Amino acid sequence: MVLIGSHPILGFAVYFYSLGATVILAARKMDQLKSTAKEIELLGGKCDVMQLNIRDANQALEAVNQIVAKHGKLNGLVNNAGGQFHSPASKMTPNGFATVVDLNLMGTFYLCKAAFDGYMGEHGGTIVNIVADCRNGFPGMVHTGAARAGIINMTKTLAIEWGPYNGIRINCVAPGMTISSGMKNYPEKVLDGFIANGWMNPSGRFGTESEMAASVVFLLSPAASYITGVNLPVDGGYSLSRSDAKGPEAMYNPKGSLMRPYIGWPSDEKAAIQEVDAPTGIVKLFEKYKALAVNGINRDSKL
Ligand SMILES: CCC/C=C/C(=O)SCCNC(=O)CCNC(=O)[C@H](O)C(C)(C)COP(=O)([O-])OP(=O)([O-])OC[C@H]1O[C@@H](n2cnc3c(N)ncnc32)[C@H](O)[C@@H]1OP(=O)([O-])[O-]
Ligand SMILES: NC(=O)C1=CN([C@@H]2O[C@H](COP(=O)(O)OP(=O)(O)OC[C@H]3O[C@@H](n4cnc5c(N)ncnc54)[C@H](OP(=O)(O)O)[C@@H]3O)[C@@H](O)[C@H]2O)C=CC1
Repeated sequence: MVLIGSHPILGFAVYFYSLGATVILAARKMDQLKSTAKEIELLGGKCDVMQLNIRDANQALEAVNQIVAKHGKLNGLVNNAGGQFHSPASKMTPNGFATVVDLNLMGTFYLCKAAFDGYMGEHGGTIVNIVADCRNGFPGMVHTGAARAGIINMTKTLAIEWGPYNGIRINCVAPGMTISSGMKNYPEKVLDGFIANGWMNPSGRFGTESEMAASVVFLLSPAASYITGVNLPVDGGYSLSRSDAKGPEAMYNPKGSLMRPYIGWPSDEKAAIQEVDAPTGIVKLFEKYKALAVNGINRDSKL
């Protein structure tokens, strides 16, 4: 039984049900949740939906209590809901900063605490918190950089304090620039910047939703049973270096190739109709990655 805070990428759910999990999707907009649930069911998975605003601690506990009452347990939690807006700190209002901290840091704590109080404290469980690359400063995103760094440290503390409660494990995944629905939140100018820079990492490309989903499923699964308190960057190596104006391969191997993208679709045709829900420029990029994943790597086809 896995509670995913947010309307998740379909990829998550595909993996979870392949492991036999029932997935519960929770976010504010029921329409989106219901349509994702329908797709999951079409693929043969088991899924439930519930309305939840993670910025309300009482709602978080109520959600966990409802799940436990209905399904008898809650052994996994993915704190995927989150986000921010792009703004220089000099133009940000105190309330703008507080709102993003409230959503990401407070919201993640509320759900972790609710899962602990409502089930995991007594029975154990596994938590994955989605953060972002905040190893260095985060220009244009001071609020989310601070909030996500807070989540990473909170995760370390909870790993130590909660490990003795039936082996609760808690880790973070820090996605690099990923082709996803979240890109719809940004104005075109910011998106253009993402597209221009998103490939500047050792992989030479953006990440895919499947790549994020696979890392989350790994950390939730017994395959990661000796891993707790870590932050796993899933970013093609971006967080290691961000200073190469033309991307690392221009310096180290000018004839180098992209890392092959993992799209990770099930092979039957029904599942292969997945589309990415993102702005046009990003969808074009995704189409290219799909072709690369199927046909192999062609350096010249990079944007
Ligand atoms: C490298 C990047 C990689 C990461 C990618 C992703 O994460 S993809 C995932 C991306 N996905 C997401 O981000 C999804 C989730 N994101 C969201 O829901 C919103 O971005 C939210 C976090 C602001 C919450 O919204 P809400 O409805 O609760 O907020 P509200 O309307 O009540 O405003 C509260 C305060 O914030 C201020 N303010 C708000 N917007 C802007 C702006 N553009 N500009 C300036 N300021 C802005 C607003 O003025 C107000 O302050 P004031 O005027 O009172 O002093
Ligand atoms: N895409 C990228 O490049 C990167 C993404 N990330 C992070 O990964 C996570 C997933 O990203 P992505 O799928 O692209 O983002 P989306 O914006 O598509 O998804 C965010 C989800 O969070 C939910 N949500 C937002 N606020 C709340 C709230 N108060 N209560 C409950 N649910 C809420 C939204 O649903 P609803 O509005 O219905 O509530 C939505 O389903 C986010 O935390 C994002 O910041 C990190 C680094 C890079």
